[in-house]
Amino acid sequence: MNASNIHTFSNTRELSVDLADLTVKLSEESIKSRDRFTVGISGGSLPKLLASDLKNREDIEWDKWHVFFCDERLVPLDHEDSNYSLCKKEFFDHVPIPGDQIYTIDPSLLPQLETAVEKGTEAIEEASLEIVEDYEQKLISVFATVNAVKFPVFDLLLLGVGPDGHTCSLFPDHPLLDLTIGWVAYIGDSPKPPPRRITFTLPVVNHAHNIAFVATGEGKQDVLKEIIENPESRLPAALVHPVTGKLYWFLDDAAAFKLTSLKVTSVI
Ligand SMILES: O=C(O)[C@H](O)[C@@H](O)[C@H](O)[C@H](O)COP(=O)(O)O
Repeated sequence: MNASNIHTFSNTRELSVDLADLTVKLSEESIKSRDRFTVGISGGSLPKLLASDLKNREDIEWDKWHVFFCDERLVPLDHEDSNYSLCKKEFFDHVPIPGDQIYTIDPSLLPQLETAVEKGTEAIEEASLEIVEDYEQKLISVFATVNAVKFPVFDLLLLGVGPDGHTCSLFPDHPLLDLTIGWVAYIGDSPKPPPRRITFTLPVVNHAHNIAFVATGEGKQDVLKEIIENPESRLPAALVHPVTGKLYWFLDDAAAFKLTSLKVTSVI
C-alpha cells in the first residue's frame, strides 16, 4: 500500500470535506471525458460521511450521476435495513440526482425469494438468480451500451470495511471471494444480518477507475493494520487491488491509530 493513498483526519467532519473534494474532482473529470459519473455506494456509516459536506456543494452536475449499490440487503426499499433507504435519507433526498439514475434492486422480486426460502435450495437458487440478473441488466444498461464489456468500470466505488474485514457483502473465507466471473452475486448466509443480500463481485470492484475505502472509529484499528500492512492478508478488503485504477483510504485518527504508514491530510 502506497502510504500517500492513506488520508487521515482528526475528526469525521474534516474527513467528509476531503471525501467531498475527491468526489467533486472525480465527478468533473469523468463528466469531461465520458459525459457521466458512475458511482457505487455502500451502506453503514458511509452515506452520512459522504453526504454531510457533498450535499451542500454547488456546481455539481447531478444529472450526469449514475448511482449503484456495491451491496444491497434483500429487503423492501423502505425497510430500515435497506441500503437504498439509508442512502435516500442521508444523500438522495438532498441532491437532485434523477431518480431513474439511482439503480435499486427490483423489490417486486423479493416475495418470490421469501417463498423460495421455505421451499429449499433449488427454489432459492432460481429466485435469487432473478434478482441478480435484474441488477446485472441495470449495470449492462449503463456500462455496455456501445461495446460489450467484460466488467463495468466505475468512476468511483465508495466502500466501507467491517471490523471482520468484510467489504461490500464479501465476507472472510466465503466462497464468493473466489468468483472470477459475474458482476453481481447472491449471498444467503451473510454473517452480518440480514442474511440475504446481493453484492458486487471482487472483479467488478477491482476494475473501477477509483476506489475509496472509508473507515472510522477505534473498532477498526486492528483490522486496518491487517488489511493495509499485511501483504499476505486474505481478508476481503485486503483483496481489493485495482487492476489499473487508484485506491484511497479515508480514515479518522482513531481508526488509523495502529498504522505505521505515513499519514497525509490532503487529497488534492
Ligand atoms: O450492507 C452492509 O452491511 C454494509 O454495506 C456494510 O458492508 C458496511 O459497509 C460495513 O459493515 C462498514 O460499516 P460501518 O462503516 O458502519 O462500520
